[in-house]
Amino acid sequence: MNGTKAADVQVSQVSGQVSRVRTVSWQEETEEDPAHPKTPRTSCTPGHEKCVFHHDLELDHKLPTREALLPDMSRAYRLLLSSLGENPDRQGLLKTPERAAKAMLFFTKGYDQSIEDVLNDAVFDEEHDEMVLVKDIEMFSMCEHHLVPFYGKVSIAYLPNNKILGLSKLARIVEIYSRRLQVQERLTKQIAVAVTKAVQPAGVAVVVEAKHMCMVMRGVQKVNSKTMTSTMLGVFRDDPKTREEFLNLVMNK
Ligand SMILES: Nc1nc2c(ncn2[C@@H]2O[C@H](COP(=O)(O)OP(=O)(O)OP(=O)(O)O)[C@@H](O)[C@H]2O)c(=O)[nH]1
Repeated sequence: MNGTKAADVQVSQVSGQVSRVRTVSWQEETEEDPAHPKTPRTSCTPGHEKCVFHHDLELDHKLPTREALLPDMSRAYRLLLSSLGENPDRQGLLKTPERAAKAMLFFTKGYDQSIEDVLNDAVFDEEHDEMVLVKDIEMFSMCEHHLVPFYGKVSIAYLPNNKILGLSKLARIVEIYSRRLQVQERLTKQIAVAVTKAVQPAGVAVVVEAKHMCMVMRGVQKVNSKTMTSTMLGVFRDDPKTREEFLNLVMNK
């Protein structure tokens, strides 16, 4: 940048001409508006250590839209093809960088979603205090260590506390957290915490069973291995009978 903020430039709607309205260099400004920090934030910036995404130009600390990421990602995939010794200009590969970028955006679309987005007020008052279980919810995620898929199924149970959740929302919560770069343990816990936040139940139990392609297609190449993880909260953690009932229901095919 040459010291001029993008917001300082206006385009006339009538003539289409660009005119400079106000020119302020970074150095001239003294007070920092928290919504428009003067220097980019990174994961090293105090208070932003846990942020999931940072970008060099992220001066307003907003995620770039998914589409805005496509050109950079396509360039990166093109470089990858060249690095593999391929010719990215041969006919079959011409559109591959863009296709791959779009696919990766889809695999990670959970970064764009929040629980509030997907719940859509589907929380209902109901005096039901028996276990609600949705099992075998398909899940596709990406191993954050090797960027290859892991996939499997998720079973979620909760014991309502005068509130129930629209059933499809349990599967939508799985989508939010699985469509990111993940490890299975964190995914399992994030799902349980999200259900807790949504309906404040007496307890939540989540079991994830998955096959990791990083252990199948490469590495130790154990084709039949499966990884099971669980998170038990509230009564599912404290009461062995409730936990046993859940596990029996989940394990019985
Ligand atoms: N705990 C956990 N580990 C995972 C998950 N996905 C992949 N991993 C593991 O991450 C580890 C990375 O280990 P490294 O030794 O750094 O990487 P590597 O040389 O590719 O390891 P190998 O897979 O053993 O060849 C491997 O043991 C993977 O199996 C996950 O969801 N949870």
